[in-house]
Amino acid sequence: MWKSPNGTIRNILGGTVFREPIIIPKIPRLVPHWEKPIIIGRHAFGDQYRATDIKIKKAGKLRLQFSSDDGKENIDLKVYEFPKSGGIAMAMFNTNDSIKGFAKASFELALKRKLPLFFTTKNTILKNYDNQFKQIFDNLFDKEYKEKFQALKITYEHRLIDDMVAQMLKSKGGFIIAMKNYDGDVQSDIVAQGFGSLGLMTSILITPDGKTFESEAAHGTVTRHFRKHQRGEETSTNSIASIFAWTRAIIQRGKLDNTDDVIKFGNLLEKATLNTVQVGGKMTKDLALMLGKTNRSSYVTTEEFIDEVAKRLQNMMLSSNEDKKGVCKL
Ligand SMILES: NC(=O)C1=CN([C@@H]2O[C@H](COP(=O)(O)OP(=O)(O)OC[C@H]3O[C@@H](n4cnc5c(N)ncnc54)[C@H](OP(=O)(O)O)[C@@H]3O)[C@@H](O)[C@H]2O)C=CC1
Ligand SMILES: O=C(O)CCC(=O)C(=O)O
Ligand SMILES: [Mn+2]
Repeated sequence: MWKSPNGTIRNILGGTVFREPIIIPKIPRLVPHWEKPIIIGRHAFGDQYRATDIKIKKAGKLRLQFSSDDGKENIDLKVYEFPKSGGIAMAMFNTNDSIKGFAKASFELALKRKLPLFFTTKNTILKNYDNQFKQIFDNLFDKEYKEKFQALKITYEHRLIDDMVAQMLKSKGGFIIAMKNYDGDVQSDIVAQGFGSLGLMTSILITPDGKTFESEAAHGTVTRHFRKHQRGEETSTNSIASIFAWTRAIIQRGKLDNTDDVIKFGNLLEKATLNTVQVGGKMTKDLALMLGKTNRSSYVTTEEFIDEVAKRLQNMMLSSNEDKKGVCKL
């Protein structure tokens, strides 16, 4: 099987993926008491996404070896003795530099958004691997961020992942959770669905040097819907997160180039998209279901939704409103 293209790009870039729900007031949440956003900061390097995994087909010993480049350190650990029936095995890694970058990006976002930050691991089980993540976060916090957090009256806390997911579910929201790569992958879908739909979750990667920015939808290629489309059947797939992937990238481009019109266009397209649902009442099936509506007239097709957004955008661009002047020129 081919390796994931997005996973590959993220691993080359490194950095942290921040996933945040797009909130549309009209759409009720599956978790109704989530009043404020929950942002998932997902480490975008290593662990399962760069692991070497194998199938073991015979009885034998699995070992973990490390030889330092200077030849002074050789580690050779017995991992497991497999029976005849075999099994599976995996080796994964991370680097101190990447974890530091992840910690820094998470602390910086908490300061920028003035939101409390949690960091989750399972360091009670992985006393070297996960505890290294925790140590790096704790050390950087004590050295560089403690006072800045105190000044803004926000907090940083490490939590065990299982405790945190339960706390998250009963909370009102309004915080950031920094998570290891796989945990963030899984939890961001839970958060997206809890806020209404997988089609309502942005995903932005920022590299540790802050220079490279990658914008995508948090959901995947929605294969089940695509197969229906290939069979010539109607689909009603939510394009909002994909539109926001473009708008966030357009806005970033505008910021880099100091082109105000480009930034305005990105913001206007976001507004047109949200108003298509909030004001126009046009939505795809996933959102109609959240409103308890199942009849065919309550939702539009994938293509119809895009057409509705385009119509609304055009009207907004043509309107004479002063703060839309810049975008009319585009
Ligand atoms: N950001 C990334 O790079 C990601 C990439 N992927 C990749 O995408 C491919 C497909 O993965 P899959 O497991 O199907 O995950 P998807 O997120 O693509 O879809 C899973 C299900 O979630 C619902 N869903 C997701 N997005 C939307 C949307 N925009 N509108 C409406 N419903 C939506 C659909 O549910 P229902 O069928 O009930 O309508 C869909 O079948 C895989 O190759 C995977 O590796 C997966 C996740 C993220
Ligand atoms: O790397 C992949 O394709 C999996 C990605 C994924 O599920 C995600 O980014 O949420
Ligand atoms: Mn995922």
